[in-house]
Amino acid sequence: MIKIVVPASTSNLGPGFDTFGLALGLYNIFLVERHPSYRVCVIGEGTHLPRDTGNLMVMAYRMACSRWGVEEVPLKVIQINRVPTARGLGSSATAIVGGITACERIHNLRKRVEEKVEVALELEPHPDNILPALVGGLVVCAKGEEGISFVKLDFPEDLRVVVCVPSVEVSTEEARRVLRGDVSLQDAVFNVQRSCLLLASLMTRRYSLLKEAVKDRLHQPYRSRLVPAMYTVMEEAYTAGALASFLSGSGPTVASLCQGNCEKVGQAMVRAFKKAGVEAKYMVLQVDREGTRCHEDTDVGHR
Ligand SMILES: Nc1ncnc2c1ncn2[C@@H]1O[C@H](COP(=O)(O)OP(=O)(O)O)[C@@H](O)[C@H]1O
Ligand SMILES: N[C@@H](CCOP(=O)(O)O)C(=O)O
Repeated sequence: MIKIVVPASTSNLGPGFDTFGLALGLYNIFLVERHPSYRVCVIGEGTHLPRDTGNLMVMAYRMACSRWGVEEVPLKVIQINRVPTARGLGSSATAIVGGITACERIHNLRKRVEEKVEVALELEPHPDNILPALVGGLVVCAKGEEGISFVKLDFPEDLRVVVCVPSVEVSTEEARRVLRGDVSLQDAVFNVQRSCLLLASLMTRRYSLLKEAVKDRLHQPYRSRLVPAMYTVMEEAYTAGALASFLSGSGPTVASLCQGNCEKVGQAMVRAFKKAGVEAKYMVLQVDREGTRCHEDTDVGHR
Protein backbone atom coordinates (compact mmCIF):
# COMPACT_ATOMS: atom_id res chain seq x y z
CA MET A 1 0.00 0.00 0.00
CA ILE A 2 1.26 3.50 -0.85
CA LYS A 3 0.60 6.40 1.48
CA ILE A 4 0.41 9.78 -0.24
CA VAL A 5 0.29 12.85 2.00
CA VAL A 6 -0.80 16.11 0.36
CA PRO A 7 -0.96 19.53 2.05
CA ALA A 8 -3.85 21.99 1.99
CA SER A 9 -3.14 25.45 0.59
CA THR A 10 -4.36 29.01 0.78
CA SER A 11 -4.20 30.84 -2.51
CA ASN A 12 -4.36 34.42 -3.85
CA LEU A 13 -3.22 35.90 -0.49
CA GLY A 14 -5.33 38.94 -1.36
CA PRO A 15 -4.06 40.55 -4.58
CA GLY A 16 -2.30 37.58 -6.24
CA PHE A 17 -5.37 36.12 -7.91
CA ASP A 18 -4.53 32.76 -9.57
CA THR A 19 -0.82 33.54 -8.89
CA PHE A 20 0.18 33.07 -5.23
CA GLY A 21 -0.30 29.86 -3.24
CA LEU A 22 0.93 28.85 0.20
CA ALA A 23 1.07 25.24 1.40
CA LEU A 24 -0.34 24.65 4.89
CA GLY A 25 0.41 22.11 7.61
CA LEU A 26 -2.96 20.41 7.26
CA TYR A 27 -3.10 17.22 5.20
CA ASN A 28 -5.24 14.86 3.20
CA ILE A 29 -3.90 11.32 3.10
CA PHE A 30 -4.54 8.91 0.22
CA LEU A 31 -3.82 5.22 0.83
CA VAL A 32 -3.63 3.49 -2.51
CA GLU A 33 -3.24 -0.07 -3.77
CA ARG A 34 -4.07 -2.14 -6.85
CA HIS A 35 -7.52 -3.78 -6.62
CA PRO A 36 -9.78 -5.82 -8.96
CA SER A 37 -12.17 -2.83 -9.32
CA TYR A 38 -12.22 0.82 -8.28
CA ARG A 39 -13.19 1.34 -4.64
CA VAL A 40 -13.03 4.60 -2.68
CA CYS A 41 -13.53 4.99 1.04
CA VAL A 42 -13.65 8.46 2.61
CA ILE A 43 -12.87 9.11 6.25
CA GLY A 44 -13.13 12.56 7.86
CA GLU A 45 -14.03 15.63 5.77
CA GLY A 46 -16.12 15.23 2.62
CA THR A 47 -17.98 12.02 3.41
CA HIS A 48 -20.39 13.07 0.60
CA LEU A 49 -17.64 12.70 -2.02
CA PRO A 50 -18.15 10.11 -4.79
CA ARG A 51 -17.01 6.53 -3.98
CA ASP A 52 -16.47 5.52 -7.58
CA THR A 53 -14.73 6.72 -10.73
CA GLY A 54 -16.55 10.06 -10.27
CA ASN A 55 -14.19 10.84 -7.39
CA LEU A 56 -11.78 13.60 -8.40
CA MET A 57 -8.76 11.69 -7.07
CA VAL A 58 -9.61 8.69 -9.27
CA MET A 59 -10.35 11.01 -12.22
CA ALA A 60 -6.89 12.55 -11.84
CA TYR A 61 -5.26 9.11 -11.64
CA ARG A 62 -6.99 8.00 -14.82
CA MET A 63 -6.25 11.26 -16.61
CA ALA A 64 -2.54 10.95 -15.74
CA CYS A 65 -2.47 7.33 -16.98
CA SER A 66 -4.04 8.35 -20.25
CA ARG A 67 -1.81 11.44 -20.79
CA TRP A 68 1.37 9.51 -19.88
CA GLY A 69 0.46 6.48 -21.99
CA VAL A 70 0.28 3.82 -19.26
CA GLU A 71 -2.49 1.27 -18.89
CA GLU A 72 -4.58 2.09 -15.82
CA VAL A 73 -5.10 -0.54 -13.16
CA PRO A 74 -8.14 -0.19 -10.88
CA LEU A 75 -7.31 1.10 -7.42
CA LYS A 76 -8.58 0.83 -3.91
CA VAL A 77 -8.28 4.27 -2.33
CA ILE A 78 -8.77 5.19 1.30
CA GLN A 79 -8.94 8.95 1.76
CA ILE A 80 -8.29 10.30 5.24
CA ASN A 81 -9.39 13.89 4.79
CA ARG A 82 -8.51 16.64 7.22
CA VAL A 83 -9.00 19.50 4.74
CA PRO A 84 -12.57 20.83 4.74
CA THR A 85 -14.15 20.73 1.28
CA ALA A 86 -15.47 23.77 -0.62
CA ARG A 87 -13.96 26.19 1.91
CA GLY A 88 -11.07 27.72 -0.07
CA LEU A 89 -8.33 25.51 1.36
CA GLY A 90 -7.40 23.65 -1.81
CA SER A 91 -9.18 20.38 -1.04
CA SER A 92 -9.81 19.68 -4.72
CA ALA A 93 -6.11 20.29 -5.46
CA THR A 94 -5.13 17.67 -2.86
CA ALA A 95 -7.36 15.15 -4.66
CA ILE A 96 -5.88 15.98 -8.08
CA VAL A 97 -2.29 15.88 -6.83
CA GLY A 98 -3.08 12.65 -4.93
CA GLY A 99 -4.37 10.99 -8.12
CA ILE A 100 -1.47 12.14 -10.28
CA THR A 101 1.06 11.04 -7.66
CA ALA A 102 -0.69 7.66 -7.42
CA CYS A 103 -0.18 7.20 -11.18
CA GLU A 104 3.49 8.13 -10.88
CA ARG A 105 4.08 5.67 -8.02
CA ILE A 106 1.92 2.74 -9.14
CA HIS A 107 3.47 2.79 -12.60
CA ASN A 108 7.04 3.63 -11.47
CA LEU A 109 7.26 6.87 -13.43
CA ARG A 110 9.37 9.90 -12.55
CA LYS A 111 7.73 13.04 -13.82
CA ARG A 112 8.83 16.67 -13.54
CA VAL A 113 6.64 19.07 -11.57
CA GLU A 114 5.78 20.88 -14.82
CA GLU A 115 4.52 17.63 -16.38
CA LYS A 116 2.28 16.94 -13.37
CA VAL A 117 0.90 20.48 -13.41
CA GLU A 118 0.07 20.10 -17.10
CA VAL A 119 -2.18 17.13 -16.29
CA ALA A 120 -3.63 18.85 -13.21
CA LEU A 121 -4.64 21.92 -15.19
CA GLU A 122 -7.01 19.82 -17.27
CA LEU A 123 -9.03 19.26 -14.09
CA GLU A 124 -8.52 22.58 -12.32
CA PRO A 125 -7.65 25.53 -14.57
CA HIS A 126 -5.77 27.61 -11.98
CA PRO A 127 -2.33 26.41 -10.75
CA ASP A 128 -2.15 28.32 -7.46
CA ASN A 129 -3.31 25.44 -5.23
CA ILE A 130 -1.84 22.61 -7.33
CA LEU A 131 1.74 23.92 -7.12
CA PRO A 132 2.00 24.47 -3.35
CA ALA A 133 0.31 21.08 -2.84
CA LEU A 134 3.06 19.52 -4.99
CA VAL A 135 6.17 21.38 -3.83
CA GLY A 136 5.22 23.13 -0.55
CA GLY A 137 6.11 26.65 0.59
CA LEU A 138 5.07 29.92 -0.98
CA VAL A 139 4.71 29.55 -4.74
CA VAL A 140 4.43 32.24 -7.39
CA CYS A 141 3.09 30.86 -10.66
CA ALA A 142 2.22 31.97 -14.17
CA LYS A 143 0.45 30.04 -16.90
CA GLY A 144 1.68 30.77 -20.41
CA GLU A 145 1.63 29.41 -23.95
CA GLU A 146 4.84 27.50 -23.21
CA GLY A 147 3.37 25.90 -20.08
CA ILE A 148 3.74 26.73 -16.43
CA SER A 149 6.45 28.92 -14.87
CA PHE A 150 6.85 28.99 -11.11
CA VAL A 151 9.17 29.89 -8.26
CA LYS A 152 9.04 28.46 -4.74
CA LEU A 153 10.02 31.02 -2.12
CA ASP A 154 10.95 30.63 1.54
CA PHE A 155 8.08 31.82 3.66
CA PRO A 156 9.19 33.56 6.89
CA GLU A 157 9.53 30.96 9.67
CA ASP A 158 8.09 33.23 12.35
CA LEU A 159 4.68 33.66 10.71
CA ARG A 160 1.67 31.41 11.28
CA VAL A 161 -1.51 31.20 9.23
CA VAL A 162 -4.71 31.37 11.27
CA VAL A 163 -7.61 30.11 9.16
CA CYS A 164 -11.21 30.68 10.20
CA VAL A 165 -13.46 28.15 8.50
CA PRO A 166 -17.20 28.94 8.46
CA SER A 167 -19.76 26.16 8.38
CA VAL A 168 -21.16 27.35 5.02
CA GLU A 169 -19.74 25.92 1.81
CA VAL A 170 -18.92 27.98 -1.30
CA SER A 171 -17.88 26.07 -4.40
CA THR A 172 -14.95 27.48 -6.33
CA GLU A 173 -17.03 27.28 -9.51
CA GLU A 174 -19.70 29.54 -8.03
CA ALA A 175 -17.09 31.92 -6.58
CA ARG A 176 -15.48 32.29 -10.03
CA ARG A 177 -18.83 32.92 -11.72
CA VAL A 178 -19.42 36.11 -9.68
CA LEU A 179 -16.18 37.71 -10.92
CA ARG A 180 -16.06 40.37 -13.67
CA GLY A 181 -14.59 39.38 -17.02
CA ASP A 182 -13.04 42.84 -17.48
CA VAL A 183 -11.25 45.10 -15.01
CA SER A 184 -10.34 48.78 -15.09
CA LEU A 185 -6.73 49.92 -15.54
CA GLN A 186 -6.95 51.47 -12.06
CA ASP A 187 -7.92 48.17 -10.44
CA ALA A 188 -5.27 46.27 -12.41
CA VAL A 189 -2.60 48.73 -11.25
CA PHE A 190 -3.90 48.55 -7.67
CA ASN A 191 -3.40 44.76 -7.65
CA VAL A 192 -0.05 44.78 -9.46
CA GLN A 193 1.31 47.25 -6.88
CA ARG A 194 0.07 45.19 -3.96
CA SER A 195 1.14 41.81 -5.34
CA CYS A 196 4.71 43.10 -5.73
CA LEU A 197 4.58 44.82 -2.35
CA LEU A 198 3.37 41.61 -0.71
CA LEU A 199 6.30 39.55 -2.01
CA ALA A 200 8.80 42.31 -1.22
CA SER A 201 7.51 42.79 2.33
CA LEU A 202 7.52 39.03 3.02
CA MET A 203 11.02 38.55 1.62
CA THR A 204 12.44 41.53 3.57
CA ARG A 205 10.37 40.82 6.72
CA ARG A 206 8.81 44.32 6.56
CA TYR A 207 5.62 43.10 8.25
CA SER A 208 4.17 46.58 8.83
CA LEU A 209 3.52 46.73 5.06
CA LEU A 210 1.48 43.53 4.92
CA LYS A 211 -1.90 45.06 5.77
CA GLU A 212 -1.75 47.34 2.72
CA ALA A 213 -0.11 44.64 0.61
CA VAL A 214 -2.98 42.12 0.90
CA LYS A 215 -5.68 44.53 -0.31
CA ASP A 216 -7.40 43.41 -3.48
CA ARG A 217 -9.84 44.77 -6.04
CA LEU A 218 -10.08 41.84 -8.46
CA HIS A 219 -12.00 39.17 -6.56
CA GLN A 220 -12.68 39.83 -2.88
CA PRO A 221 -15.16 42.71 -3.45
CA TYR A 222 -17.29 40.47 -5.70
CA ARG A 223 -17.00 37.42 -3.46
CA SER A 224 -17.97 39.36 -0.34
CA ARG A 225 -21.61 38.79 -1.15
CA LEU A 226 -21.09 35.03 -0.92
CA VAL A 227 -19.26 35.26 2.41
CA PRO A 228 -21.31 36.78 5.24
CA ALA A 229 -19.40 39.45 7.22
CA MET A 230 -16.17 38.86 5.23
CA TYR A 231 -14.74 42.37 5.72
CA THR A 232 -15.89 42.52 9.37
CA VAL A 233 -14.08 39.23 10.07
CA MET A 234 -10.88 40.73 8.55
CA GLU A 235 -11.29 43.95 10.56
CA GLU A 236 -11.71 41.98 13.80
CA ALA A 237 -8.60 39.95 12.95
CA TYR A 238 -6.59 43.18 12.61
CA THR A 239 -7.98 44.54 15.88
CA ALA A 240 -6.86 41.31 17.59
CA GLY A 241 -3.32 41.69 16.23
CA ALA A 242 -3.18 40.05 12.78
CA LEU A 243 -0.55 41.35 10.37
CA ALA A 244 -2.60 40.52 7.27
CA SER A 245 -6.07 39.15 6.58
CA PHE A 246 -7.59 37.97 3.30
CA LEU A 247 -10.05 35.56 1.75
CA SER A 248 -8.49 32.09 1.51
CA GLY A 249 -8.66 30.99 -2.12
CA SER A 250 -12.20 31.52 -3.33
CA GLY A 251 -13.54 31.49 0.26
CA PRO A 252 -15.45 31.35 2.47
CA THR A 253 -12.49 30.74 4.83
CA VAL A 254 -10.70 33.89 5.95
CA ALA A 255 -6.95 33.55 6.58
CA SER A 256 -4.76 35.81 8.71
CA LEU A 257 -0.98 36.00 8.96
CA CYS A 258 0.22 36.37 12.54
CA GLN A 259 3.55 36.65 14.32
CA GLY A 260 1.90 36.20 17.74
CA ASN A 261 -1.67 36.55 19.06
CA CYS A 262 -2.75 33.52 17.03
CA GLU A 263 -5.42 32.27 19.44
CA LYS A 264 -6.74 35.80 20.00
CA VAL A 265 -7.01 36.40 16.26
CA GLY A 266 -8.71 33.04 15.69
CA GLN A 267 -11.26 33.67 18.44
CA ALA A 268 -11.98 37.19 17.16
CA MET A 269 -12.66 35.87 13.65
CA VAL A 270 -14.97 33.14 14.98
CA ARG A 271 -16.88 35.75 17.04
CA ALA A 272 -17.30 38.00 14.00
CA PHE A 273 -18.73 35.16 11.90
CA LYS A 274 -21.02 34.20 14.81
CA LYS A 275 -22.36 37.75 15.08
CA ALA A 276 -23.42 37.39 11.44
CA GLY A 277 -25.21 34.13 12.32
CA VAL A 278 -22.55 31.79 10.92
CA GLU A 279 -20.85 29.07 12.97
CA ALA A 280 -17.10 28.83 12.40
CA LYS A 281 -13.95 27.22 13.76
CA TYR A 282 -10.33 28.31 13.59
CA MET A 283 -7.02 26.50 13.18
CA VAL A 284 -3.51 27.82 13.75
CA LEU A 285 -1.33 26.37 11.00
CA GLN A 286 2.34 26.27 10.13
CA VAL A 287 3.43 26.59 6.54
CA ASP A 288 4.24 23.25 4.91
CA ARG A 289 7.66 23.45 3.27
CA GLU A 290 7.90 20.01 1.70
CA GLY A 291 4.79 19.45 -0.41
CA THR A 292 3.52 15.99 -1.31
CA ARG A 293 5.36 13.01 0.17
CA CYS A 294 4.92 9.28 -0.26
CA HIS A 295 5.66 6.26 1.88
CA GLU A 296 5.57 2.87 0.19
CA ASP A 297 4.70 -0.44 1.83
CA THR A 298 4.69 1.22 5.22
CA ASP A 299 2.66 0.38 8.24
CA VAL A 300 0.03 3.05 7.75
CA GLY A 301 -0.36 5.41 10.69
CA HIS A 302 -2.71 8.41 10.65
CA ARG A 303 -0.50 11.45 10.36
N1 LIG B 1 -10.69 15.61 -0.97
C1 LIG B 1 -11.38 15.46 -2.11
N2 LIG B 1 -11.44 14.25 -2.72
C2 LIG B 1 -12.12 14.10 -3.88
N3 LIG B 1 -12.76 15.11 -4.50
C3 LIG B 1 -12.74 16.32 -3.95
C4 LIG B 1 -12.04 16.56 -2.73
N4 LIG B 1 -12.20 17.87 -2.43
C5 LIG B 1 -12.94 18.42 -3.39
N5 LIG B 1 -13.27 17.50 -4.31
C6 LIG B 1 -14.08 17.69 -5.52
O1 LIG B 1 -13.74 18.92 -6.12
C7 LIG B 1 -14.92 19.68 -6.41
C8 LIG B 1 -14.58 21.14 -6.31
O2 LIG B 1 -14.20 21.45 -5.01
P1 LIG B 1 -14.01 22.98 -4.62
O3 LIG B 1 -15.31 23.64 -4.48
O4 LIG B 1 -13.06 23.59 -5.58
O5 LIG B 1 -13.37 22.87 -3.21
P2 LIG B 1 -12.04 23.48 -2.62
O6 LIG B 1 -12.26 24.97 -2.58
O7 LIG B 1 -12.07 22.88 -1.27
O8 LIG B 1 -10.89 23.05 -3.45
C9 LIG B 1 -15.94 19.19 -5.37
O9 LIG B 1 -17.23 19.25 -5.84
C10 LIG B 1 -15.53 17.72 -5.16
O10 LIG B 1 -16.22 16.86 -6.03
N1 LIG C 1 -7.32 31.37 -7.54
C1 LIG C 1 -8.47 30.54 -7.31
C2 LIG C 1 -8.22 29.73 -6.05
C3 LIG C 1 -9.35 28.81 -5.67
O1 LIG C 1 -8.95 28.10 -4.52
P1 LIG C 1 -9.95 27.11 -3.72
O2 LIG C 1 -9.14 26.61 -2.59
O3 LIG C 1 -11.10 27.96 -3.32
O4 LIG C 1 -10.34 26.03 -4.71
C4 LIG C 1 -9.70 31.42 -7.14
O5 LIG C 1 -9.59 32.41 -6.43
O6 LIG C 1 -10.73 31.12 -7.76
